[in-house]
Amino acid sequence: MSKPEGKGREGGRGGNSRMDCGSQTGSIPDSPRSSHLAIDIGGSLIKLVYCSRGSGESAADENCCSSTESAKISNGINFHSLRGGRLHFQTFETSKVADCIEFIRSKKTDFGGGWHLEGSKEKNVIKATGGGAYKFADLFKEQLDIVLDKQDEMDCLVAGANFLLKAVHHEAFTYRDGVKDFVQINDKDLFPYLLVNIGSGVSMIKVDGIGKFERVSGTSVGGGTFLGLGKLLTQCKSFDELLELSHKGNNRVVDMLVGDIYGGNDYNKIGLASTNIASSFGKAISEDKELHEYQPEDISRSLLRMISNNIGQISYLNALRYGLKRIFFGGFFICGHAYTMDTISVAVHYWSKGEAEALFLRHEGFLGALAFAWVLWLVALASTPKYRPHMSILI
Ligand SMILES: Nc1ncnc2c1ncn2[C@@H]1O[C@H](COP(=O)(O)OP(=O)(O)O)[C@@H](O)[C@H]1O
Ligand SMILES: CC(C)(COP(=O)(O)O)[C@@H](O)C(=O)NCCC(=O)O
Repeated sequence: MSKPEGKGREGGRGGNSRMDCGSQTGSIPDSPRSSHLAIDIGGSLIKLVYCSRGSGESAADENCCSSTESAKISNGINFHSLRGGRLHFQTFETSKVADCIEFIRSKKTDFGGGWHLEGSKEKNVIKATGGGAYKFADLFKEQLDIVLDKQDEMDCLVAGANFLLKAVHHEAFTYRDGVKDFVQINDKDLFPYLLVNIGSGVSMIKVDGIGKFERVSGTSVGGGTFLGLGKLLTQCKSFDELLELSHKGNNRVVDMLVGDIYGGNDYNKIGLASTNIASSFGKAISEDKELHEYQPEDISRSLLRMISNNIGQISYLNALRYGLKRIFFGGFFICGHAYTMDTISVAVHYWSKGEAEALFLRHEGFLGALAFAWVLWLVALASTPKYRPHMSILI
């Protein structure tokens, strides 16, 4: 599967700072009216989810996401009960929080009316998760007179994943050798599972039920590491640029293979083929080459593979630790990228000897923000009584 075309990149006031993962970024519609917003402010990206009222079936509504893929994503959710409203997704780089604030300011009158927090004196309150809900609380108050109603990040990740897996058709899929297979999860057979969120860093959470979970592990080698190291090593300026480079690269130029150590032979006794990577970036030890003598494409490819493989392996070890067969991967690092998903899948398959499998989520990067989706829907639907009967699916 190739990376979706980023038609959605042009939409919205936050367009300049938005991530360029076209599959996730929807443009901001002028119509229907927007209302009700939730925010997840992570180490790398700010994720906004907001709900607009209006017919989910109209052609105008279809245009609310300028990328085809985004439209499909929204439809996935729309399909389930929300015929009176629609969810929209928007991202900004966290380092450009000012753009996000400007965007919210530009929509503030549209968002009005649904922000009052029950039992609170404050008028403008939005649900917020991620570390930035703490870091930027004062900034939001000063600039927008908005109070961030802070919600725990792990609670939100799990709530978002459970919501998606229970309420959204065609949410989870396997990915092997370029083939995406949607898996319909039986509602009664969802738990337990391991949720691996690959954001700036990585959290691994054993989920036993609705609101029942434990963060069992994590690693600081995650999406931030890929982007940070990648920028340093290749001079790339953006995540998309780095991913693009990786398409054209050959990791074997940089990685030390088993065959490099064993004179072209396999190491059969411990099951290693000559083509297996023995040491990521290991070729750089012995070759008397400067950084600029390596192709950035090869470095990017090797880095992506190293990080994805490592996360796949640690995830499986944690699944093994708790006897979990299913591992769901989320977080914006994945970004629907074929090589990333393939590498993670292969790692899980390889280390589990085919016993466990990696599953990916279509709304991978929005788990935290989507924890509030049902709240957004309920608020939006409250003014649309004829849709109330559909709401039970969300609870
Ligand atoms: N446009 C982008 N800008 C920055 N990072 C991106 C972008 N698209 C994808 N990423 C990747 O996603 C990671 C952030 O994932 P995310 O789930 O949003 O985590 P966080 O909550 O820590 O921001 C980045 O570290 C990077 O690897
Ligand atoms: C601290 C975090 C929960 C923050 O979440 P993020 O913004 O990376 O999505 C995450 O970066 C993390 O789990 N890091 C790994 C820390 C560790 O377990 O060593």
